[in-house]
Amino acid sequence: MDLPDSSLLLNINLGDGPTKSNKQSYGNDKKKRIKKRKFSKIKKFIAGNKVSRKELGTYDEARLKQNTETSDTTNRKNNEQLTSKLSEKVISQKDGAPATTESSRKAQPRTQSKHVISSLFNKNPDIPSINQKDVKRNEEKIFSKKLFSELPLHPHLISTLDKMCLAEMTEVQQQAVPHILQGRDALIKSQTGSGKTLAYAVPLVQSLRSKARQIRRADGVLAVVLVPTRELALQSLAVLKKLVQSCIWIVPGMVIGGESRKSEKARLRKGINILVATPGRLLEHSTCTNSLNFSRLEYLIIDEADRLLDMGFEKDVTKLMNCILEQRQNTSCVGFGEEASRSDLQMILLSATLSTDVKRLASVALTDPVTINISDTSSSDGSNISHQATDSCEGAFSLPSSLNQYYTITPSKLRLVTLAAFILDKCKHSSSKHKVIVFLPTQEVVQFYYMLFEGTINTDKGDDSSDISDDDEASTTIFDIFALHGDMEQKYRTEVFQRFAATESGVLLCTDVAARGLHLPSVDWIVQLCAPASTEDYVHRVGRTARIGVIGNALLFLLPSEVKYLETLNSSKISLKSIEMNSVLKACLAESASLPKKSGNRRADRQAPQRIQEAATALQQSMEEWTYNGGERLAQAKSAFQSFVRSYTTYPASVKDIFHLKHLHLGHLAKSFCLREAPTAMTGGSTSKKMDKRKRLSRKAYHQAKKPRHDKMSEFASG
Ligand SMILES: Nc1ncnc2c1ncn2[C@@H]1O[C@H](COP(=O)(O)OP(=O)(O)OP(=O)(O)O)[C@@H](O)[C@H]1O
Repeated sequence: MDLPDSSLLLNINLGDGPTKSNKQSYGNDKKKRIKKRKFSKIKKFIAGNKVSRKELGTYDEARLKQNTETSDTTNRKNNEQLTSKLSEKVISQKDGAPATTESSRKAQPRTQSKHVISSLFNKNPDIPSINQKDVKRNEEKIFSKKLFSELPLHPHLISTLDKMCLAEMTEVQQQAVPHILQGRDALIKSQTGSGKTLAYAVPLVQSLRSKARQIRRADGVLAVVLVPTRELALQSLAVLKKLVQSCIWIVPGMVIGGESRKSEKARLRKGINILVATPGRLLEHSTCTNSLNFSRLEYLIIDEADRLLDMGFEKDVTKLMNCILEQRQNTSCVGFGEEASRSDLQMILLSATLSTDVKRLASVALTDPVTINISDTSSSDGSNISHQATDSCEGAFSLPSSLNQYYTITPSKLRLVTLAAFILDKCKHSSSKHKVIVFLPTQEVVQFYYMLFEGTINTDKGDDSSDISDDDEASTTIFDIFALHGDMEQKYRTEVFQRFAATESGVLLCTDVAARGLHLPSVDWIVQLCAPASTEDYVHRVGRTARIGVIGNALLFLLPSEVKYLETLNSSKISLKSIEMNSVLKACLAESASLPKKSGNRRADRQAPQRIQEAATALQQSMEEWTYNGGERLAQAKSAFQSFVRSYTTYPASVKDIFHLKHLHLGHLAKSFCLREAPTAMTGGSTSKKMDKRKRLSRKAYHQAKKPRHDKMSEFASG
């Protein structure tokens, strides 16, 4: 595993250290010595040297004794926790878990100590109290009360819109379509799910169908729609295909990463008039495919413009734009009776979050543009474009008023089981149907959680099943779970996207590859297991629900050390309400009650856990057993853990103080990956090799070479 720099390692907070008030009572030397001894054990632990449970036990008992001598309330609370920890050792024994008491541990061979199951509910950091500011959120109107039929559109196009059940325009459509029909460049910002696709697609199709001479395939590419992800390309193409139903001579098509270049070339040779593309693949074709040229290009639409001008895409987009402008200048091409010139190219930039980069591009690339910002009361002309963009693009964001936003503070150890409980609650034990998208930080985490949930919480083995850890073949699934990330083969990506869009209920585990632009009908919950890198990303992730006025919910998981992130959101006029972790964990009770009971089996025979903590512990244990009972599973869990830690180092500087590796307790974090200890301690050999290699590199060179960027981690790779 790639380790963080050693200074960080030494600072890693194990989370169960004394609380602030407790610290004050640790005034005397004896207490300091105990504390020092604890941290030296922690250092040893992280460095891969196992600290014996006996030693840790001694520390707990000593601390309990210390606390008994003091009388303040915090210490009383700590005493309760410690007492409960000692008693829980006995509970876990009763439950048939590997023995954890001192005497039994002594009797165990050394290898078995690896399988000690630590308590989920002890030694967690305190959950801080939070004073959320009451912020007035930016609100945008969705519908405009104006009809498409009031616009100068061809009657056939209006009847096509009717067939799509689209009669009333949304606010952004009502404001944007007339300007685009007049040929104006436009910079468009409106909240997620407000109908921006049709805001450019309707005037585009209308303009193309009303050409003096009917368009032919041989005319080649007249419009390019650039989007950041393959799924968004599929979705945008589907909308365009519906719109051209009444003018079938206009041919829309697509080039995206992951598809066969050869067949894309063949399609381009045949002729595509509206080309939807991801930047990387389009750039490739622009240099290698002779039949693709932009000499007749009239419309360039950049959807999710801020994402496309991000560091990850900036180069490709800039090269593409240069290529387009060059080809148009070099060819004195006749396009529908007029000579092509720069001013013929109508450009439209759209997003729910417009950044300063977009503003910069708009100021150099757009000619006399109109700025449409729905959160402002009115639209304005291009004369004050930079002023407008500054006011509205930085700071506050608009989110749908039908969106309910929540957070839950969950310690590392409990994060996985809380997520599992949430999914069980929504997809298994609820009488109503729910569709949930869970954003996870890396591809490896998506992959591991997908397999884990499929093998545990989504497995119904009937009454014959006594052990959920084996015998996967005999199981049936209870609800739909899907995984989507950038490292999947394109055919599976497309299949998952289409199946999840069509399903009535289920869960999609994904990376940020699904965060932008996708309209997945009926999604009513967005869960973020980790905070996103930026507020813009937050807005887009939660924007996958509560679309076009429908009610939706979003839940953000935060660690106790990350609560300051709520202030960051507050400063962008985003305010979240709290959901208690225990209220989510309650679903574990329903789950344990539903487990099959079978005579003669130790696990099934035991009484269904009544208390939430016991039920959650049972669920966690079942997931750990599953992980430890399969060849590849443990390796995948470790890989997910490692990728998570790496991704945690990639938060941008603006939030680095909140999401800093030094706040992560690796041992506790391991629980979120069903690991009974952090992989650093398990893979001492390879770790030390890596450390040696690191020593050979200067610290700066190491970071440059090894540290993945957050935008790369969110793998928006277009191919
Ligand atoms: N005038 C309308 N009336 C009813 N539904 C509409 C209308 N316009 C668009 N929609 C529907 O609203 C949904 C969201 O539209 P769209 O995907 O274009 O939103 P968006 O603003 O591009 O969102 P994002 O910022 O997330 O990309 C789509 O299913 C679309 O069919």
